[in-house]
Amino acid sequence: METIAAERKASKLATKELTYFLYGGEEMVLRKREIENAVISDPTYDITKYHYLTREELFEQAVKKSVHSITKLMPELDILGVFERHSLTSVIGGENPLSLHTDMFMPTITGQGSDEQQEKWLPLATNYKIIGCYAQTEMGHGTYVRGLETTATYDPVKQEFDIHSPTLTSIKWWPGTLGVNATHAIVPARLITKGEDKGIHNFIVQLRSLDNHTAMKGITIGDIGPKFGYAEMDNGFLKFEHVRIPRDNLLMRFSQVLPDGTYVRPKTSSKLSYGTMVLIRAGLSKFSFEMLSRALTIAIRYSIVRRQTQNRPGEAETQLLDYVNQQHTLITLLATVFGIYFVSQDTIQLYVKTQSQLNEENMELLPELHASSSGVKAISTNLASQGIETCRIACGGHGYSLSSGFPFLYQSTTPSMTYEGDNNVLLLQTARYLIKIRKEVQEDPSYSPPDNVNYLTEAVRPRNINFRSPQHQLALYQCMVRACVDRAATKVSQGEKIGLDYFDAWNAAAVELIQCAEAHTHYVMVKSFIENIDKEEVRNMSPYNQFILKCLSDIFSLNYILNKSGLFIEAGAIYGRELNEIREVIQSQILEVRPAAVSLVDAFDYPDFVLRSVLGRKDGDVYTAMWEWVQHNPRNKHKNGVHPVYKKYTRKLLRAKM
Ligand SMILES: CC/C=C\C/C=C\C/C=C\C/C=C\C/C=C\CCCC(=O)SCCNC(=O)CCNC(=O)[C@H](O)C(C)(C)COP(=O)(O)OP(=O)(O)OC[C@H]1O[C@@H](n2cnc3c(N)ncnc32)[C@H](O)[C@@H]1OP(=O)(O)O
Ligand SMILES: Cc1cc2nc3c(=O)[nH]c(=O)nc-3n(C[C@H](O)[C@H](O)[C@H](O)COP(=O)(O)OP(=O)(O)OC[C@H]3O[C@@H](n4cnc5c(N)ncnc54)[C@H](O)[C@@H]3O)c2cc1C
Repeated sequence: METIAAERKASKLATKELTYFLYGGEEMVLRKREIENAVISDPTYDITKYHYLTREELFEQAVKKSVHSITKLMPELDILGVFERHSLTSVIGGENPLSLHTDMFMPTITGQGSDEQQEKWLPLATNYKIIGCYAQTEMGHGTYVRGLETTATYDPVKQEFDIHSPTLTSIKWWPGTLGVNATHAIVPARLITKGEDKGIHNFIVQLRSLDNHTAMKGITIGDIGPKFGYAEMDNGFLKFEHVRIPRDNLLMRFSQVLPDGTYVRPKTSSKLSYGTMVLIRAGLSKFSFEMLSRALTIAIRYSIVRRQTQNRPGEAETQLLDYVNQQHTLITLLATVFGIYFVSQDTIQLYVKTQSQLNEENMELLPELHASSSGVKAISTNLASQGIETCRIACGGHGYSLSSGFPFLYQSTTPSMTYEGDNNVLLLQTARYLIKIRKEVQEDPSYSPPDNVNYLTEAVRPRNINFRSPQHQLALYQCMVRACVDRAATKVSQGEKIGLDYFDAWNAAAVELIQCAEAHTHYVMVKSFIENIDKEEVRNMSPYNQFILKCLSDIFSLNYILNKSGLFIEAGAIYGRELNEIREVIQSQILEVRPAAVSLVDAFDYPDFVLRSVLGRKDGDVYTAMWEWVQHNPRNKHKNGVHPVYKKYTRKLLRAKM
């Protein structure tokens, strides 16, 4: 405890200033804490025995908490907007089994419903007269949305759609909130009218009775069973047997079916019906920041408190964070989490800007948003999932206990690599965009590409490189990414030249395509970091905070160059002989950050309640917390301390003659 207090005292970081910056100002931080305190002081959200609950208990408690939040806490705290709602969910912890209602069901109606449909459905949804989910994925198809099999066949006589699951593989599978709770769903299905298949459109379908919650006629519904984690979420299955819904349950903002069955196609892009996925992808980089920053808070605090090995006689054992390997592991990750933070801010801003253009029927930014949100979602969820696991390993044996908090963080984060679009698939979407822009640049010299891909017109390696110069770092990335895009594009076109069709040529280049999308997205993240710490809000910070952010930016930028040095060398951006200099710069910046490490994670401002970790306690009293935690273990609570398995099995073994 003294050690962590001493670390804080010695740190020169203006922690509060950084916290205010991260959350958008003092007012926001005070509000965040108000929400946290309301949760912490309410016994409904008690977490003392959380880690000992069974799957069913976890689920039941999570539903109870969610309903309590909606009926009591949210009105009391006047929580309305998406960000405050997420803030509340994030403090409560665990999964929110009703989250798909507000995260996907309602946004789909807002984004894709006509004005009349919004007027009809949104008040019902806002007041929880109905509970919705987003039932897109089927047993046989998740990635391939165009291949969904569920049909919605229009009947002009009754002016109804007939929703049907024609095959086993067309059964909806995975949607959250569906298994137990939802009364309604957004159902993407193939719209068939006048005998023609018009492709995937979104429909609102009632699943359960509003009187007694039994399944509606023609609907078979349930929970898909235990998963890798996510016990608190009722991911479900859903089968339709010719379920009839009114015509105006087709969401009709962009395309319509008239009463006589005439189809009116979207004026602009058919991809607008994918809008909710884009929204969540944009939000997932923020989610990745939250999850990884929690893991780092735990791992860094623990690495201050934990000592291992007496390296000089008469001295205390060494703090884990004073081992250079540990510093390298955790401080490079600390740099990464700030990288994710900045790019998440930029992605959300791009989303908001695109949305306001779309409202004016201007599609200009949509391809960039799709490509960028896909890449950023993929890279930030990859980095967060791998980073959490790295933090666990960095905490040794105690990291493996549920009480460390890491298993929960990992289980909650790792599915984000899959849901809302598998990460490889999304990177291929980013690659598709990059290849397309490259083609335009080559074919039309007057074409000016968006800023983030400007390197496709010009990418020059600076002379006399200074690895601490942000501009030089960016130039190195530009050379490298351009070479990656060129390599991928060349491979695709070579494939075509030897007679492969477009799919085979594309598929043959998939590894290079994913690599170029990954490289591009890292570049975007580095650029975002560099540009954001050059903004006025950071320039107004204390010089030391600015210095630490610059160190973190260097570490983030250079560590990727080091890890992927092959790509940079191959592109002629760096020489092998320069790698040592890069290593030295990274190492020296890590040493600069080391004294501020604990204050940096303090700046994330997570109360112990949110971390749910005996290792990550703010006061550093780790061993007391471990001892207290084990007292709740039901396995130790049998008469005379003897577990029933003794009588049932081990006694026999001990007494057996062998
Ligand atoms: C502002 C944010 C604030 C808050 C956010 C709130 C919350 C976030 C925080 C946390 C989230 C919490 C909880 C969520 C938990 C769980 C939810 C999980 C829910 C789900 O998983 S729902 C199911 C998701 N499913 C998928 O994502 C499927 C993935 N597949 C696809 O998206 C597509 O099929 C595809 C993109 C892979 C391929 O589509 P396609 O075959 O139709 O397209 P093509 O490859 O042929 O391309 C054609 C053309 O279209 C362009 N395109 C594709 N998609 C889009 C798009 N979405 N938008 C715009 N344009 C798109 C593509 O680029 C091509 O263009 P081109 O010009 O021809 O090249
Ligand atoms: C916890 C969780 C919650 C979910 N919640 C919801 C929800 O609320 N609503 C909902 O509708 N869905 C939900 N899903 C489903 C999720 O969106 C899909 O699982 C996801 O989109 C991936 O699709 P898939 O499972 O079909 O993977 P697949 O498409 O089978 O992909 C498997 C692998 O194949 C490769 N691959 C597939 N297609 C391609 C391609 N075109 N090019 C190259 N490689 C390819 C990829 O490497 C990928 O990793 C959820 C899933 C999980 C795990």
